[in-house]
Amino acid sequence: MLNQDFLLPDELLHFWHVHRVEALILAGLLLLAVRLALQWRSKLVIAAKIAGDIKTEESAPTPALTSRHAEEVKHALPSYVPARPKPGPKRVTGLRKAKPQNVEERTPLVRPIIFYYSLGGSTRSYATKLAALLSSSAETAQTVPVEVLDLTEIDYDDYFIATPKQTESGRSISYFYLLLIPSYDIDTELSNFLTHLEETHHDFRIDTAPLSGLAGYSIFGLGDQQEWPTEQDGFCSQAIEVDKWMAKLTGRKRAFPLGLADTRGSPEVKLQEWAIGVSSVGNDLAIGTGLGEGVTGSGDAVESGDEDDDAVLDGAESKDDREGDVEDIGGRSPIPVDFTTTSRTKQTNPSAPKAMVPVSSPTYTSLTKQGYSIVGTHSGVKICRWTKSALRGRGSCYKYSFYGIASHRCMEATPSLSCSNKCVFCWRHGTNPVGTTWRWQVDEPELIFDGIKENHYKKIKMMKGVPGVRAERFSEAMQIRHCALSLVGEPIFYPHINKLLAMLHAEHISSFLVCNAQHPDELAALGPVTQLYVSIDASNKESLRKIDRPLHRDFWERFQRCLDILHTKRNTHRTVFRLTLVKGFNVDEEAEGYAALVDRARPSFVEVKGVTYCGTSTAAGAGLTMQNVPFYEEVCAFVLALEAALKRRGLDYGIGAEHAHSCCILLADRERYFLPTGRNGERRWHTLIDYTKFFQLLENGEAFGPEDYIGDATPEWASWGKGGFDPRDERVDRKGKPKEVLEELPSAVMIREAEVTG
Ligand SMILES: Cc1cc2nc3c(=O)[nH]c(=O)nc-3n(C[C@H](O)[C@H](O)[C@H](O)COP(=O)(O)O)c2cc1C
Ligand code: SF4
Repeated sequence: MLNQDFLLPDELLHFWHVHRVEALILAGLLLLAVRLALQWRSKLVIAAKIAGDIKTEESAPTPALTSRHAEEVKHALPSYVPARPKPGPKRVTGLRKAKPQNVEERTPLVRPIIFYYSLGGSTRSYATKLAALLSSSAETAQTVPVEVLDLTEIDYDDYFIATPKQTESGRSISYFYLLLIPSYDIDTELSNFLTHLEETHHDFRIDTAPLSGLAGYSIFGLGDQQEWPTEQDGFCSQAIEVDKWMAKLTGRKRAFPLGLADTRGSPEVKLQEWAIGVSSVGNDLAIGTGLGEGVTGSGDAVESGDEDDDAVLDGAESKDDREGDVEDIGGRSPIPVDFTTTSRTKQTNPSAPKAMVPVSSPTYTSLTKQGYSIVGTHSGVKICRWTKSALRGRGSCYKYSFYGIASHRCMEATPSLSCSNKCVFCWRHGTNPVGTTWRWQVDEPELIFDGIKENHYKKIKMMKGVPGVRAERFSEAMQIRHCALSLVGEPIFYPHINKLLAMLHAEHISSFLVCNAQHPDELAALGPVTQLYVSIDASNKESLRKIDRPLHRDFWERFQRCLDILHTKRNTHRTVFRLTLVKGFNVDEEAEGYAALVDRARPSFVEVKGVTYCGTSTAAGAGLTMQNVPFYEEVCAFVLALEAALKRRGLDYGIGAEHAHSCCILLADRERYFLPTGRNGERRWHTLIDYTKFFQLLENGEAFGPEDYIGDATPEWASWGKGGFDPRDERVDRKGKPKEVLEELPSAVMIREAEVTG
């Protein structure tokens, strides 16, 4: 039985012995066929991926694979089951096809939408005009077509809860909202729109900035200034409100300042100016340069205070209150240490002149931190506190009240950061270079001129989204009209100062130059200047040594020579004495002494200003405290004493204007500047300058004197006893809150307004 049972295996064994060679060859061939088939399939998968026919590895077989090749594999290997992908990280084989993407594709297309509301129809027609203006503007070529939407015909949810999402030719669209908003003190559909914006902002279910996806927004308001004269009275109140809510909803994406126009004035002109600004911003957005130089709009129209915005502009140390004072204190920037000699820059040629302020020097770092832009190797420019204030309609500097300088069109600069004094009240933190002679490399005036303008405009552009900036002032600010060469340092020190002045004048930019009465030769050689200042910090030698700490040994002789030179220039230049009063240093008992100096130089004007305490160690080291800052009434008392002292000498100077806010009073030569006005011949002060006339005279090439470009009468509000604040501007306190307007208070009882606010 057992044998029977094992018969079959025996036969099989026999069969194996007889045919094993053939069997082994057959098995080998079978295995080879399987292997070849597998390899062939894998090549097909890779090829299909490269061709983009397969989206993922797992999705095989793709239509390409299920076609002929896959069928062949299937038939060759009936038992083949595609291996399941192993768990774990996916293995990428082959090449991924690179997605073609250029910058243009990444930058969204910018499409303006003009929204408007109109009860009477005029705003509708302005909206159409604006669309035409934007469409025809070359700058908006990249941002057409422009859509115009009536707020009453849209669903607010489509545009004002979230940003509409659209694409065009594969590129996403980013919208630039432009809203033309009239105001009505009655209930209209516009009130509903405002309620919608407010509720959206307060709705806890909605993002804090649901419209942050917009490229930007800007509002243009239309109102009636005859019926609603000021913003407080309700002029353009609803446009202002829309602007406020849009700032919140967009997360501060105000791309261009709020424009306001009086429909009884020339609204079309205002609209046109605003359209120019808006289209230029639209162009910036379209090419991807965003809302200016890295500043996100501006913030909330109400909550964002001055200080925050200033911090954005000025960098780490935003003490721009001082800016007016730098210039006020007088462009004499005395520093104890000459940092240029401690520069870490390697000098390859020790005999070659060095840069005055090398990029790697502590001076450079310190100045740029304070918001200065250094131009070339020895010049600087900084946007003045008053420029920012004027852009927002919050008041201009005293030079506006005295001489008609539009602060928002004024550039404050210096071609020499170095100085030859070390005044006790200088707030330059002891970091500026000093020297008695120019021993540095000299930059070409063209480089300085272009550099200061470029940097000034850059800073102005950064203001475009700041709350409260007025559109028309912003547009005006983009054309500099005045230059105060008095920032820090000694401008007259620069060897090509006359060329630089000529460049300013050629572009019809007026020049106010402040020098420190230590460089008589340079002063004598000075060409035309719109207004020439000399700082007079003391009335006698000892006092001057104490307060100015001059580097020149013969400082008093230099000082006196400068006075004589000024006297010789009194018929060719509009000359000014700049007195900075420091209580305990140069005020008490000095009126007589100052009168003697005025007698010697006979300037057109004497500007008297209380010093501003800056709290630096330099000041503290010199024993300066807040006690040295005179109250405004003390400045007034000094000016009256000086006026009397001048009278005793037979010099007829009178108080031509005041600016209590800056603690500054102007004495003027009565014979030259107290002139008959109008038909009745009544005399009034004429301290303003006719700038157009000044440039005409210059261009005529004939000799002229200061009397030839005297401007209109000094405004009533700037006259003695009126405070000097333009009533058309809005007075605000340091937090930006409206201030009570001072009614005609006698100057002597005005409280110290200026304090540290310049
Ligand atoms: C009923 C009414 C109320 C108005 N209220 C104000 C107002 O409070 N503040 C303002 O500045 N203008 C006000 N205006 C002036 C309008 O805002 C201005 O005339 C505007 O251009 C009207 O635009 P529309 O013609 O598109 O309606 C008012 C006008 C009307 C008819
Ligand atoms: S004159 Fe110009 S730079 Fe000087 S404080 Fe006025 S605005 Fe500023």
